[in-house]
Amino acid sequence: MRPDVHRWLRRRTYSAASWTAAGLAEAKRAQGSTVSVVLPALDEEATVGTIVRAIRADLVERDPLVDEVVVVDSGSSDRTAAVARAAGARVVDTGTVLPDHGRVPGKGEALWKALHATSGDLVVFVDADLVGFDPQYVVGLVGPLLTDPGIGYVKALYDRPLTTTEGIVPSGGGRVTELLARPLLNAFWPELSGFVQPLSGEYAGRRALLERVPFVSGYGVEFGLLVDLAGLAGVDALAQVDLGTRQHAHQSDAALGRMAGQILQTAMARRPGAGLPASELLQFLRTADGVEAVSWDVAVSERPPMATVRAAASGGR
Ligand SMILES: O=c1ccn([C@@H]2O[C@H](COP(=O)(O)OP(=O)(O)O[C@H]3O[C@H](CO)[C@@H](O)[C@H](O)[C@H]3O)[C@@H](O)[C@H]2O)c(=O)[nH]1
Ligand SMILES: O=C(O)[C@H](O)COP(=O)(O)O
Repeated sequence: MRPDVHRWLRRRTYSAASWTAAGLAEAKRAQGSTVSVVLPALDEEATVGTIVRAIRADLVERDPLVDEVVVVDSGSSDRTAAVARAAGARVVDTGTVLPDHGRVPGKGEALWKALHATSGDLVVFVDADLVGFDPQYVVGLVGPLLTDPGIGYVKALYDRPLTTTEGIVPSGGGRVTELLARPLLNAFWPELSGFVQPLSGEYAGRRALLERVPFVSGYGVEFGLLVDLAGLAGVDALAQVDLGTRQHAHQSDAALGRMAGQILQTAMARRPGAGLPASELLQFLRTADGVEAVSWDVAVSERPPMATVRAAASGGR
């Protein structure tokens, strides 16, 4: 493993259990800062209400850590907006924000417009399709930001079970992460290879930083933010926090193929220079103490066309 990645992993990987909502609410009050939680949602009536209610009960009413909970409705055709409103969220329709800029489909657009429609100094993004959501996710994500001024952006890490018709596969989730995003990141941005879940949809950042980078539309947004924020603020300003386990609604393989296509577009638009990709691939295993990085060499050899081998063997005869 690269020494810089090893150092970053030890220095910038946290556990959500390190903080309490009450402790962070006090730190936030002392700093005079504010926190917005944003849930991007497209047809999430089944889960959005439970998540909003949990955040409001624990982090608005019990411990005042969160100042606003906003659901950004990105064109739902179900009762997402009504359910979110009934649970106590402010609901913003992407079509009504910055109308002069038109409306681009996808998740990244919802996040970009949410940045305009909210005011917190810290902005926390949480997917609206989570099952078994725990408000401690939000506590963990803002923990590093409220306790270390050197940190500007925090991504979630967690185990990702895959729920199938045959049952739950404990580490089967995150298919686009494992098959595309991680290999891409390791090859072209190896300094970011310590991120256990580079595509996690739960993350928090300082508004002052988030407003200085572009937001890619669709599912390129997480990959773009990671690369662009590292470029802007440096890898040491980025951190990750262990939230335990996260379950969500899975998309079909075909839909994940389209997601992968958008991430590839995002990565290629940012690819540094034309140098050869790095050949080390870091993957992660859950251990009793947290997560352990395992390093693989994925270098390949290019064997020459057989015709040239035959020609050489026959001495050109
Ligand atoms: O046009 C859209 C599509 C999705 N969403 C919402 O965005 C969240 C995440 O979308 P989802 O389709 O559940 O993504 P995943 O299959 O979970 O994809 C993972 O990988 C993506 C690519 O990095 C991330 O955007 C996701 O947050 C991450 O969970 C959910 O609340 C959706 O309702 C929108 O608001 N608008
Ligand atoms: O983050 C990912 O890799 C994709 O969202 C796919 O996740 P899943 O395999 O858990 O559905």
